[in-house]
Order: sequence, then structure tokens, then C-alpha cells
Amino acid sequence: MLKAGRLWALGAMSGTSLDGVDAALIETDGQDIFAFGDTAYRAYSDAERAVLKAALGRWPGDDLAEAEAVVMAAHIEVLQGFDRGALVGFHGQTLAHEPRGRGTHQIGDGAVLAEALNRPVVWDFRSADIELGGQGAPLAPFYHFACARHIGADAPLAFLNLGGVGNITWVDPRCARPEDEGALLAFDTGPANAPINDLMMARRGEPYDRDGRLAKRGNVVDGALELFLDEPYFMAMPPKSLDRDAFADMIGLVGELSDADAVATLTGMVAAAVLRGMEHCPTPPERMLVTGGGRHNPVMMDMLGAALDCPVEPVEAVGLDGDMLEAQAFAFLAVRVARGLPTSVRGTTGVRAAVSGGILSRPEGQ
Ligand SMILES: Nc1ncnc2c1ncn2[C@@H]1O[C@H](COP(=O)(O)OP(=O)(O)OP(=O)(O)O)[C@@H](O)[C@H]1O
Ligand SMILES: CC(=O)N[C@H]1[C@@H]2OC[C@@H](O2)[C@@H](O)[C@@H]1O[C@H](C)C(=O)O
Repeated sequence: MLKAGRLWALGAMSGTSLDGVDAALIETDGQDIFAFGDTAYRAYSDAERAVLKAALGRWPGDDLAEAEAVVMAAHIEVLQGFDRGALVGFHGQTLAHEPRGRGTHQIGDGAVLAEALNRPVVWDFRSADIELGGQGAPLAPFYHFACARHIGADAPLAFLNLGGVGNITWVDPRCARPEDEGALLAFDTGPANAPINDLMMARRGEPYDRDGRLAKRGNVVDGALELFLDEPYFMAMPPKSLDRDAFADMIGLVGELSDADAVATLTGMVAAAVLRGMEHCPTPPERMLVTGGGRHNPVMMDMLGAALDCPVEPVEAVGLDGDMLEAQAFAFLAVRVARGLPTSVRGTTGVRAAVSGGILSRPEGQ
């Protein structure tokens, strides 16, 4: 086990929107953040993305050699560019997520990565949590707690990640540790960019609605929005988490609409799902800090701002990097795992007892 003390750790995240690999360095002891370091991004090519897309929904035992090779090559390429980072946190690529069924499935082999980088790698962050009855997601909340302390927050606030899927973390920074009762409540709010990206690709051959340009020209259609909000998921109490394609049917709800109205309505659904999620927060947060690609979409941000009672701002408002927060989170979690500290609790994933989720693989001879 790693001794207490600060170190530079390198984290890598390949998220559900399948855009690419984010990598970031942070200096941490697994509790506090001391400094942020370099970051890098390696986009997937269209051909690579198509391979990953075709592998979604697959489980161990299926032939995934091609997808595995894409994930490993992209990670090795981007991580080899960092000379700092004594420990690596490697999330891998989620292909399927069924916490109450077959479990959760991330591809990418941390032992192979450890040899390629000649550094210890922590990986398979979600399985241990699921084995103890948790959802295996979201896992960024322990890092959100550290961020809240880092920015000097003194009242409950929320972090909202708008990736392929949306997830929210309500944080009480007055608690001493993230594992303390009442410090965190987190869950996936609903779909975020994934259905928008899928619709843009299907109808226009474009990967996403850049800057909300198409949504801006359309109107939210109430009938479709109401049908969407009838989904029992929104009423269900946390813990809860979602597969990327759990709401793939929502594209059907907008199937008859013009491109602009369809995208505007899918964008409105993201904000409406977050608003429904707020009902589950223990107290209204003082502010909502938004991370992930959705914060670059002004239509999505305006809809959120109009729906919520608190200020909604990108995390850059407090000096954080919203494109790299998840990569930093897995660097931070790697240090926690290496030190034997918990990475999830009942309030974040519903796990029966606090668990330190992840495997540590060392290169031969270390
Ligand atoms: N300028 C922009 N305008 C509109 N949408 C954007 C913009 N930039 C990014 N996005 C959206 O954000 C997505 C990428 O978000 P992000 O990188 O946070 O996702 P992820 O990390 O893959 O997902 P997850 O957090 O669910 O694992 C893009 O696919 C796109 O839909
Ligand atoms: C199973 C899985 O990969 N879930 C992702 C996904 O993307 C957003 C949301 O759904 C969240 O639950 C999680 O990612 C972030 C990094 C998390 O675990 O906190």
C-alpha cells in the first residue's frame, strides 16, 4: 500500500460520448488537491469511434479485440506524452452498464498499460462497488468533495457533469471527509449529450450540435417532453445510474419533429431531467457548477439556468477545468485506492459499506 503523502498522479478517462481520451495530472494525497498539472486530449478518429460504437452493449466473452485495441492504443499514445505521474488512474471505456443485472463492463487492460508505461496503474474502479450492492457509478463524487474543499466552499453546492449521460453530486463541504454520513449524495440525472449526438449523426451526419446552433432555431415540444418525464427513472430515489443507451427510445419521441425542434426538445429533456433530480437533493444547493461537454452548449446552459433556482455556472467560474475534471477524478481515485481509502459510500452509489474500488497493477520488477 502507498504511504501517506502527496504525489503527482495521472488520470485518463474515455467517456460515454466516445469523443476521445482526456488525460490530466494532479498533485494530491487522495484527500486534498495541491496542484493541477498538464492535460492532454486524444480524439478518436471516425473509424475508431465507429468500432467503439459497434461494441456498445457488449459483455466479456464477446469478440472485442478490435475495440480493446482502439482503447489501448489511444491511451498509450496520450499517456506516453507525460513524463510526470508516479501512479496512473485508468478508467477504460464503458461498453455496458447494468448494475442490477450483468454488472458493468469497461474495456482496457490496466496490467498491459502498466507494462507499456512502466508505471503502476489503478483500474477496474467499478466492479468492487457493484459486488457490494452498489451501482458502480457515479464515482467522481469523492473528487467533487475535494474540489468543493479546494475552492473554499462553505455551504452545500452541486456539481453537474453533462457528458453522454448526466450526473449530479450534492456536496456538503462542512463535513470533514467525503465518507462521512451526509457529506455526499450523487446519482445519474438522465441522458445528456448521447441522444443529441446520435440524432445529429443519424439526421445530419454531424457528431454533435455545436454550440447548440440547431437547438437555438427550434422549439421544445411539450408533448414529447411530458412523455419523457413520465419515465419512472426520474421518480426513483437515488442511488441510481444509467447505461449510455438507457434512453435511446427518447429519439423516437421526437421522431416526427423537424431537426431543429427535435434537437431543441432533446436539449430541453436534459435540463428537465436535472430539475427532477433536484427534488432528491437533501437541501437546495447554493450554486450549481457544471462540468463536461454540455457546458459548452449555450442553449443547454440557458435552459438549465431558467429551470433551476440557483446560479448555474461552468466550473471555470471557480478556476476548475471542466474538460478535464473526470480525468483528474480518476487520478485522485487512483491515489485513494493505492492508499486503501474508500472511493464510494452509500450516498454516492448505494454500496452496502464504504469500498475502495480498483485493482493496482505494477509493471514487472516494481
Ligand atoms: N461546443 C459544444 N457545443 C455543443 N455540445 C458540445 C460542445 N462541446 C462538447 N459538446 C458535447 O459534449 C460531449 C462531450 O462531453 P464529455 O467529454 O463531457 O463526455 P464524456 O466524458 O465522454 O461523457 P461521460 O461523462 O458521460 O462519460 C460531445 O460529444 C458533445 O455532445
Ligand atoms: C458506467 C459509467 O461509465 N458511467 C459514467 C457515465 O458517464 C456519466 C455518468 O454515466 C457517470 O455515472 C459515469 O461517469 C462518471 C465519470 C462517474 O463515474 O462519476
